[in-house]
Amino acid sequence: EVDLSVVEPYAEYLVQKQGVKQVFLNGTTGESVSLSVEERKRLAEEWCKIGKGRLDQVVVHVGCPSLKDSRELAQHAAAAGADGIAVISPSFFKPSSSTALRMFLKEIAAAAPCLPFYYYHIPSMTSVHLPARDVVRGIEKEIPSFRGVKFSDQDLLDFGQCVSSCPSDWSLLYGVDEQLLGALAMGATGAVGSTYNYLGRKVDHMLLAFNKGDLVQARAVQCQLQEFLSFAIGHGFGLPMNKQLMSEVSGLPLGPPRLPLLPCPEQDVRAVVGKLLSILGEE
Ligand SMILES: CC(=O)N[C@@H]([C@@H](O)[C@H](O)[C@H](O)CO)[C@@H](O)CC(=O)C(=O)O
Repeated sequence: EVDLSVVEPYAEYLVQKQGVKQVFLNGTTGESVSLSVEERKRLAEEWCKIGKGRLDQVVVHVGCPSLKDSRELAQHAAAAGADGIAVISPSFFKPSSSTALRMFLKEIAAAAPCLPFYYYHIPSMTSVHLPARDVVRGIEKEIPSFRGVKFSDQDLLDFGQCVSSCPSDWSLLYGVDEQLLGALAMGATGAVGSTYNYLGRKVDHMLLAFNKGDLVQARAVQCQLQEFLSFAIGHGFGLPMNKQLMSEVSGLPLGPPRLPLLPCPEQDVRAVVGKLLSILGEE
């Protein structure tokens, strides 16, 4: 069950311990597609409420298979005081073309026209492999509130073409944590990822080094993150393990994943926690 009582201490942990002040809510790590519309609304309300004066931004993912549910969540996010909304492609009935997907996104954006709108591109989960560049090129003419892409894919050719075709004030948020540095070089303006729940400070060092032009230092941090993730993947890394790591590092009871996902075996989690602590100890 969703436990709203951990939201405030978790937000405090993100700010104080991870230096994270921008939250992407009800996304993949937040298991949004396993939650009911009501649960997603309660979470959005709670995060927007406790975020006031504490967080810089709460962006709420409102994508659902049902267009009507998505519109309802978009309207709700606006009323709750969210700073932006994002939407993934529906994935059971898939859009047949980028035009069809744009029509879907447009309908949702129109339900909350005052909120910045982001397309959340995550083909590994949606199995919708339409190039993001085809979805976003010129989309601001149809969706005036469009402000960027959360790009969770390894295809840096597609990402680069999003960067080169988009207006300069859009946010291009990269979501494959193990290759963020490559995306920064290609023009990413920020990052959203599951591991930043416990590696936020670490990755801040990489961003700082990259912004100073210190590629040697930035690469050293990225390599540490790669070493950690490749070890974790060898032990079954995925949403359940990530959630267990979030609980371990924050010390807060974030609970098991919802069925059909199952928690990871304890011995794998212990091994990965050990690796994580060794990486963090190297700071
Ligand atoms: C498929 C997936 O879960 N991707 C993660 C990554 O952070 C991913 O866990 C990481 O790069 C390790 O592969 C994020 O892009 C997901 C995310 O940002 C979200 O929770 O919405």
